Amino acid sequence: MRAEASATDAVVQDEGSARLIDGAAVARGVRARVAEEVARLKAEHGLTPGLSVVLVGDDPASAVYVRNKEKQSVEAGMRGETIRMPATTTQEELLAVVDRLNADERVHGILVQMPLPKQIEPAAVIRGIRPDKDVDAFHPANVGKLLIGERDGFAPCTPAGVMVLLEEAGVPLKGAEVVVVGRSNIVGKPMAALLMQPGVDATVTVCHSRTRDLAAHTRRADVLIAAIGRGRFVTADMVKPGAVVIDVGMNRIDDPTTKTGTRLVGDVDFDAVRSVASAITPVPGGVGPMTIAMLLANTVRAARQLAGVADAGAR
Ligand SMILES: NC(=O)C1=CN([C@@H]2O[C@H](COP(=O)(O)OP(=O)(O)OC[C@H]3O[C@@H](n4cnc5c(N)ncnc54)[C@H](OP(=O)(O)O)[C@@H]3O)[C@@H](O)[C@H]2O)C=CC1
Ligand SMILES: Nc1nc(=O)c2c([nH]1)NC[C@@H]1CN(c3ccc(C(=O)N[C@@H](CCC(=O)O)C(=O)O)cc3)C=[N+]21
Ligand SMILES: [Mg+2]
Repeated sequence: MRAEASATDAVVQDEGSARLIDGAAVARGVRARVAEEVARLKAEHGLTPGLSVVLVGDDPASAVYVRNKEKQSVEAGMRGETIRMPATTTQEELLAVVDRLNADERVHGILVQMPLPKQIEPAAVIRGIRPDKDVDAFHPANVGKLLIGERDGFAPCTPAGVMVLLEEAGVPLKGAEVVVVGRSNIVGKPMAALLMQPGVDATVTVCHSRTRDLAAHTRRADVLIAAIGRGRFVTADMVKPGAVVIDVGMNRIDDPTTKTGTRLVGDVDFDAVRSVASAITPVPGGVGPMTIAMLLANTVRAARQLAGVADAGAR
């Protein structure tokens, strides 16, 4: 599904500093397209896409994300539900809930919010989700399809959202040097897979905590993608002048000047890097909103595929 916003909507130019890539605006466009498609599926096929999110425990950050997912799925006309389970839930109990959702015809997308309490093995839960309802695209079947270029699987929401942002911002990727910092299964690795796929054709370097002389790599990047999990880790000296910087990081830090006493920062030192880069995503309002928009888009596709309905784009 393509986003609604045009390249000019996606970027905001400011004097003497990088363009802002407005993820919140691009995400609104994607959600508008999702809502149109949901309306079509309801009207023409009596099909209401449904997303079920399972939240185990009471991590406050997870609670915020999960609330946004439910709210935005309902706003797009979908059936959205959140199943809340106590922190003491056993793996067996969680797998039983996943099995019930696997079998429920009204449920097209299943997401089990990470992280899980320590008595539960995340890999076991991910394998328990039907691959054709795995809208997170964490199941090995979807990971494998992504790597071998089979298009009927799902692309993981965060890296897929980054790809849409790069496209909307008009960032050239063919032959470009792209450096991804981070090699997690949910961000860094699938990000690299999407960027190197034929047709996109970026030259991808993946860095991690054992990388020798990280800055030597990041300074070569035309496009730098930070998915590290350390607040303001990427400093101005690590960025090539004119580079495009995508900040996946979401780190809550203490800030006594705010009402809540905390503040969200990315993995990039935004204020300093902004004067070196040509374009940059903010946190919040960058990659985060795209993740949820892509989740909704994946859920609509899951509903279509499970019901055997053709893509409107294919007509
Ligand atoms: N916006 C969104 O929608 C989402 C945002 N996030 C955010 O993105 C960030 C990354 O998430 P995630 O991938 O799950 O995190 P992980 O902790 O799973 O992975 C972090 C990666 O960064 C690497 N790393 C850590 N320290 C350094 C260092 N000093 N130098 C170089 N590399 C380093 C690690 O290397 P190694 O493998 O060697 O340990 C690892 O590969 C977090 O801030 C998270 O909150 C995550 C998911 C969605
Ligand atoms: N199974 C699973 N799938 C996930 O996709 C998943 C997960 N578990 N666990 C946690 C991470 C993180 N994540 C985010 C989603 C939206 C925002 C988001 O909307 N951020 C807003 C701000 C939110 C705020 O203000 O706190 C923004 O950046 O503008 C952030 C982070 C999905 N994750
Ligand atoms: Mg993680």
